[in-house]
Amino acid sequence: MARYELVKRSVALITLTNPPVNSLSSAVRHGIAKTMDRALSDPKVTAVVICGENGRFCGGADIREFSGPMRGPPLLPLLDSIEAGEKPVVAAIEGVALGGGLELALVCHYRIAHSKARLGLPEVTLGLLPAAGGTQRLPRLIGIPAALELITTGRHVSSQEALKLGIVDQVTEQNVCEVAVEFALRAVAKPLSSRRLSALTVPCPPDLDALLEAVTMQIQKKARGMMAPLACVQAVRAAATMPYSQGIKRESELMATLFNSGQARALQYCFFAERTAGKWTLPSGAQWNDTKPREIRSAAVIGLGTMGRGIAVSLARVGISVIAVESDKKLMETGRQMVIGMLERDAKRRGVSASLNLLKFTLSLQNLKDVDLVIEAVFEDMALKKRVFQELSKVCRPTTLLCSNTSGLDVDALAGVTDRPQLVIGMHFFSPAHVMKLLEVVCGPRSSSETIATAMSLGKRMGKVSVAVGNCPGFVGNRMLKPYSDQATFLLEEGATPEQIDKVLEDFGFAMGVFRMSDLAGLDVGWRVRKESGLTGPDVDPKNPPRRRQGRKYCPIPDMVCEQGRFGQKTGRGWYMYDKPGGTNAKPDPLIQNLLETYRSRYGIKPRNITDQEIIERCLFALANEGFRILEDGIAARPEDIDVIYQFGYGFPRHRGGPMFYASMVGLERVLERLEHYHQAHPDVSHLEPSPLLKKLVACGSPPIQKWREHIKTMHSHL
Ligand SMILES: C/C=C(\C)C(=O)SCCNC(=O)CCNC(=O)[C@H](O)C(C)(C)COP(=O)(O)OP(=O)(O)OC[C@H]1O[C@@H](n2cnc3c(N)ncnc32)[C@H](O)[C@@H]1OP(=O)(O)O
Repeated sequence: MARYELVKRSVALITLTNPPVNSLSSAVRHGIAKTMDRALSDPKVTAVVICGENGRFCGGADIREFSGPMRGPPLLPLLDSIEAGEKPVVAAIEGVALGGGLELALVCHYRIAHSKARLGLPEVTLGLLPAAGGTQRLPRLIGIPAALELITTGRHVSSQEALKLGIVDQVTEQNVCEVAVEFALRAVAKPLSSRRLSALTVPCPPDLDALLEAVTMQIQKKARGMMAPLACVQAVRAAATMPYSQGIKRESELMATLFNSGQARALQYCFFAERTAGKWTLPSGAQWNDTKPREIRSAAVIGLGTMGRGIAVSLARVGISVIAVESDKKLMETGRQMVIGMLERDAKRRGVSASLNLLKFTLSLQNLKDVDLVIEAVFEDMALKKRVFQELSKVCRPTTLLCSNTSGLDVDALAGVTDRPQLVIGMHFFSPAHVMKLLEVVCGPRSSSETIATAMSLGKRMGKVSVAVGNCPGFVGNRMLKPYSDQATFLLEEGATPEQIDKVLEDFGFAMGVFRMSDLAGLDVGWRVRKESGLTGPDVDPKNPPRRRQGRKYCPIPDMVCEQGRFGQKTGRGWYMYDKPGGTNAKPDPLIQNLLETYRSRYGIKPRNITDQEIIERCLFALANEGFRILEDGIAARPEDIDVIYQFGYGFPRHRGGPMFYASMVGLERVLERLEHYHQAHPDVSHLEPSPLLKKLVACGSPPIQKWREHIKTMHSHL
């Protein structure tokens, strides 16, 4: 796990060998301890170089080991002993030096980085802090403000930025190990005392308290409810105000509170869930690692509304040439200007030149005959989409992939109107598509494995977290949203207010509560869908009992809000009122309060006091309950996929893991018991009826989330 060689007759070269990222597993720590002892005790050795195999220095502690008992030499004393050694040690950093990997580099007396390397202390993103001395050494090296920013955000820096900050001593484009060996030979005669970071004093800014206060406030705003960034601030404060020996004790105490927290477990689960999500398997046996995706060089986007524009930008900025199609000249010109502006701003932000030459705009589908792939992003209307797919089928060459950015319509029905159903797939982007990281890749029953592999790989190329899902109304994300938002509106009937429900959900950690979110998205979209499905509007039979539709409980309050022309932020009125159309500052509206009171008295509903607990349980347990049904139906392959969709597409707080992980943390037995309780109180709300899978898991002793799959029948798989 750590290879030892003697090079240039006097330099010990220690290579970490733990693919793929040379993480500091117990075996690697053991290997470092052994090889360092050997180097320090061999009189022939005058200096040491530490590097990593396969072009990666070190990706930090082995995160998988966090869930088991601690084995092997602990990292902190091991690192302290490297720094204290009497022979110069040089870190040769290639690829990445992250977390414990950077902490290892910080105890080396010198650091040489390859020009393409990235460095950082991302522990905070795992609910932890850099507890192998990182919070104490980095401030001594680069000062409090810069260290605070890197440690509280977990941001990776390029080697050029690391050089500017003073984290590394030299950046090279050559073989970093060879450069480091030469460097080490030159360092032999030099004193080491000033190179031991733990012995340095911290350059402390005069306005330390104000700085720490400002960063704390920023964290409370941006990372609502997260413990780790605040603990990082406290650890850096210790570096600024205490000697190293005390600071390191404080670092360990803070780490101990974080390490066993539910937040750390959730964030570490998210790390692996995100990586698991790309690994799809079909019932046929075809899977992600044995299916070659097609190469996509050119694409077309149909429709230049909000979604189409974002998709065009996402494609062009990764070097794919794009033909964008609109139905009339005015819309095309508006779309052109918007796309160019978005691409230019994006390029400016990234410090690259905008790839405007990759864009073409047209009014005719006839110009699409040679593209490799088409993404349709027209209005969410099945008849319109079918017409587009029929036309594409005639125009495009037979090998062109046809994708739909539908948010919930039947992808197989679209495939059915084409001459190539195996090349049809859903690519459900989230708005705004050039910003949001989630992509649901909706596999129809006839989508070929090559088509799936191509859509997944294109998503990855566009920087998206892509999740393969099955085809059903609403797919995973929007299907689950319905029970969640239904519960919120039922709670309005019973006595809650939009601002009360939103506050509870935002305190839980959601970026936005359900009503604020629907004001942002626009209330008219759902209204139109409900009208088309016969749930509201003139087609509803007047003999239909009030507050019931299609045999189920139905809450017409959202329709009543829309009937008043309140479509959300864009109209300046929705569940809240705003200063102006397009305004974002939501204020409670007495008219909504009035509407709710009138509604309740019309139907004889006596408003009751609704607790925060009931809001959380009804909204979130109904959400997870639908997730269990989705797993049962084979629409998602794993609970991790659902959780990734909810984090990246719906603002579910990452430090809670996602709806399925949250349910597992609350305890499946408790979730079942509460759902049974609420279903008894609302027998006509089917979403509150516990799903068979939830019951089965509880009956099997509530296994950990990673084992749920073993209890899911695979015969239903839609993937
Ligand atoms: C206290 C805490 C201390 C001291 C710590 O050090 S905590 C760990 C801090 N380090 C990190 O947070 C880095 C995590 N890793 C990454 O950010 C990335 O993996 C990477 C930038 C190092 C490489 O990215 P990429 O090339 O895209 O590869 P993947 O992310 O797909 O990773 C490849 C596989 O390696 C597994 N992996 C990565 N890092 C670790 C790790 N630190 N411990 C255990 N396993 C790790 C990752 O899960 C992938 O596994 P598979 O999916 O292939 O099974």
